[in-house]
Order: sequence, then C-alpha cells, then structure tokens
Amino acid sequence: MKIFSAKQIYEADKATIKKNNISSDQLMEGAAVQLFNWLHYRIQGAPVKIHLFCGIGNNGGDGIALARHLQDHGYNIAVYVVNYSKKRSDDFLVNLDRLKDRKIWPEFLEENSVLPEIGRDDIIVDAIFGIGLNRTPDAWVVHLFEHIQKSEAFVLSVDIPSGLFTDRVPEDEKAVVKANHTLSFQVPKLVFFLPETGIFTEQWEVLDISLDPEYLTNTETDYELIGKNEMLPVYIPREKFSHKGTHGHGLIIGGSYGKIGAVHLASKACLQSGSGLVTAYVPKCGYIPLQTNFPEAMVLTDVDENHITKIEFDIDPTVIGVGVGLGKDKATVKALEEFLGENKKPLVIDADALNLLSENKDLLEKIPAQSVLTPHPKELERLIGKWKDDFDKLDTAKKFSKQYDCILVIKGSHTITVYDNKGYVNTTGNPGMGTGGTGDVLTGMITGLIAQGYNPLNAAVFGVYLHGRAGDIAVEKTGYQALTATDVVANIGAAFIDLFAQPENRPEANENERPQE
Ligand SMILES: NC(=O)C1=CN([C@@H]2O[C@H](COP(=O)(O)OP(=O)(O)OC[C@H]3O[C@@H](n4cnc5c(N)ncnc54)[C@H](O)[C@@H]3O)[C@@H](O)[C@H]2O)[C@@H](O)CC1
Ligand SMILES: [K+]
Repeated sequence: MKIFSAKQIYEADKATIKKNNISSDQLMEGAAVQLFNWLHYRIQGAPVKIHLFCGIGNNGGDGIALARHLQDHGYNIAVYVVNYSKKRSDDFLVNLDRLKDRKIWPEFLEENSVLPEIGRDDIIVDAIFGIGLNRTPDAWVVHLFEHIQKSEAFVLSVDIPSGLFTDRVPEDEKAVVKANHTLSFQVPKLVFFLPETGIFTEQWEVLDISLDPEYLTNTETDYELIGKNEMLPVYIPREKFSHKGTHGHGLIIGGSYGKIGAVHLASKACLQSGSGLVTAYVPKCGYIPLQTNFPEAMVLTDVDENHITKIEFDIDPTVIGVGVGLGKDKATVKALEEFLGENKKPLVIDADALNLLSENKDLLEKIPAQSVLTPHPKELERLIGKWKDDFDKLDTAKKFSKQYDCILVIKGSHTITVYDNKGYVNTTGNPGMGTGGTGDVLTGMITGLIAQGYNPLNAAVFGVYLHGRAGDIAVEKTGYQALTATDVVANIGAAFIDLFAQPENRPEANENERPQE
C-alpha cells in the first residue's frame, strides 16, 4: 500500500472531485458516512456519551458531519467547535448549518472557556486538526488536548491525531492528542510508523473514501507499506526441475569464541529461506558445534581456534552474509578489511562488519553495488551519523544509500528498508522479537533469498517481511517473553505458507456499507 504525502492526498482529493464531477462537500459527506459506519458497527446504538471536538477546517467539517449522522441515529452526543481561527472552511460551514437545521447548537470553545466534563466511559471524537496543521497549536488548544487526555475516555481520531504534523516531529509531546484509534482516510500516514510519532496512536485503520483510483495507482510515492499483498508478486515459485544447484549457495562468515550460535542461527535461516546450499565460515571452535547440531550446513574453518583471522575459501558462493558474531579482535578486523576490499560477490553486511565500515568509510566505496546493510539504531548512527529526528534519519539514510549504492535495512519496530530514494515500511513483527539472535536470523534470511535469485532489494524487503511474520506466528505459541530467535527460524516455513493462506472471513467485511436510514 502506498504511503502518500499530505500534498499528494490534497491532490487526490482534487482529482476525485474533478473526475467524479462531485463537490468537495460530497467527498466530505462520503468520509463522514464511513466514520459513522465504523462507530455504529461497534457501539450498536449504545447510549454511551460521544463528545465530538471539531476544528474549523475540513477535519472539523468531518466531525460536524459525523455528529449529524450520529444524531439522526439517536446517539447521545455533545458537539464542540474548537474555535482556534476565524478562517473556517466552506465545507465546515455547510455542515455547521446542516447541524443547526437539526437544532443542534455546538458549544464554541475559546481561550477562556470552561472545558466540558468528560466521563472515563465516554467516547471522544477528535476532529480538531487534520493534515492541514502547519504550526504548533496555541497554548489553550494544547490545554484542551491535556483535558481530553486526563479524562481517560476512548479517543477516536479522525484522519490523524490532532496536533501531529505529517512531515515533522512535534516540538512538544503535549501538543498532540493521544489517540486510542485513528481512522485514516484512504491511505495510512508515514507518521504512524516512526518511533517518535507512532506513539500518538495505539491503533490505526484505513477508511476507504473512494478517492480516484487512477490517481492513487499512477502516483509514485516516497514510501510504501509492505504487507502480504505487496510481497505475493515478489515471491519466486519453485520450478519442477530445479535442484539444489539452481537454488544458490549462501556463505555465512562470522562467529568467535562464545558467539558461534550467531552463525548457527544465520546459516540455518539462510537454508530455511530456500538457499540450495549453505556454508558457514567460522573459527575452529565452531566446527564441532555446527557439524553436530546443524548437519545440513557445510563448515569451513579459519586457521585460528577462537577468531577469524583470514578469510579464504575455495568455494564459489552465490552471496555472502558477513558479520554475525564476528567480534572485534584486531586480527579479525584486519581479515575483514582485506576481504571487503577484494570481494566481488553480493553481500549482506551485519553487526561487527557494519561497525568496521563505519570506522573505515573507504571500504564502503569498495563493496559491491546493492550490498544489503542491516543496522540496528546504534549501528545506523555510527554509519550515517547523528540525526535530528525520525524524518531527518530517513532523509540521511536515503542520501547514504544513494552515495554508496547500498540497500539500508533500518531495523526497528517498523523496519524500513531504504533504497533509490524510496522507503519500504514493514508491517510484520512484534515486541517479542527484541531478543538476542533475531538479527542474525534476518541476515541469514536475506542471504538465503539472494542465493536463490531474488534481487537484493526484493530480498531485503521480503526477508524483513517474512522474518516478522515468522515471529508473529511463533509468538502465538510462545508469548512475547519466551520467544527466541530459534523459534523465529522454526517458523520461516510457516511464514512462506502463510503468504498463500486465504484471509479469514471477518464480519467487519460489511462495515463500509452506507448507514441504514
Ligand atoms: N478536502 C477534502 O475534500 C477532504 C478532506 N478531508 C479532511 O480534511 C482534512 C484537512 O483539512 P484542512 O486542509 O481544512 O485542514 P485541517 O482541518 O487539518 O486544519 C484546519 C486549518 O487550520 C489552519 N491551521 C493549521 N495549523 C493551525 C494552528 N496550529 N492553529 C490554528 N490554525 C491552524 C490551517 O489553515 C488549516 O487549513 C483532512 O485531514 C481530512 O480530515 C476529508 O473530509 C475528506 C475529504
Ligand atoms: K484529527
């Protein structure tokens, strides 16, 4: 699913209005009907009090139009206009009149207004600011946000939590409404997925408001949300007459005394992701554990017992995953430096190998084009330098990726893979995966995918998706606390199978119908 910028969403609105020959008011009405259906389906006419806080722009217009539908269906509502500006939008005014026609008089909130009482079992609809926010809200509006927060009532934000910008991080956390649920029109917003801005909504959902499909299809976006639908076309089916020789050979280089497990996890993940063969290149101390516990792997050893000191092999791998469990021994760093300076094979680079690149940027010029780098936040900082905020991080990462022609996998709650000016935002994975070894598994999986013929970008994006999905399937049995990297490896197969599973029959499938009169 594409992630559009605010500018593009406004363009999509315009394109829809023009093409369907409708008014902007009709578009707003369609959006309000979707909002109503969503709420009505869930609360089913219950007499719960619904407080609608509406701004004076189109986000407020959505809230006012929703209030009318709620009133028509007998809901217990209170409507407030948050009067933060004199510049009311036309569609807001049209809807305000329609409300007044029904004899509903909203309460106008100004700087010194007494704020309404809100019970903790009430529902709040936050339609104060939408994507049109262009500066931090005034202090009294922020005070209202805090009042909403203190009530502990359920907060449903329309389109975006009010106070959240679409393209920068808010200066003050208090100047943003914290939503329990956000109903985003047509498309998700990038801010839902970044650590500094994703915290303002617990859940988000897209409401289809029938924006022009042609505009949505033909417009390129800087970011894409990656789920099953995006990954199915990437999947390469197995051919009947293929064999281990055609599925590639992944080589995993890594390990040091006490960290052989990292290589075990990565090479097993490489094989389970579909590589025809896997070889592990480890110090001598890794030989027996690997051969004993992982018979499918071939093992090559360094001359040294405990560390890698020279990277030399006489096999011809398709791709090399390097760095897991490597350590920082001087001899290892030197061996790695020599290896990276000479190697021509496609690379997946992780952990200590990334740190070496950070300290020795010349080597970055030497790695093959489209090498995949998989840093966690600290490793990323060492690699690309400090960033001001999440948006700056993405911009800096894009520049870095361009400068060195490499694919950057920025690991996090929503891992974002960056390449060629574009970001691919992952949707799978869970907090149980924040445990030792899951990063090694990811390195192995991406290596395994490249081995069997995925191009490095597809391998990175697909690998991240499958890795998270394997973790999601595993956590259903283990729970968050007990999940281990081994469980993730064990469920890679299930993650592949899940790609082709039919979606469950959810009753919500009908939720987008028009309201019953
Ligand atoms: N245009 C359309 O056809 C549709 C728009 N929709 C809604 O329209 C919203 C965007 O509406 P708007 O562009 O009117 O903008 P908003 O409703 O987000 O903001 C209202 C206006 O307030 C002003 N403003 C911004 N920051 C301010 C601040 N800190 N203090 C005081 N005033 C400030 C701006 O001039 C802005 O236009 C979307 O988020 C969505 O909810 C939906 O109705 C779907 C259709
Ligand atoms: K809002």
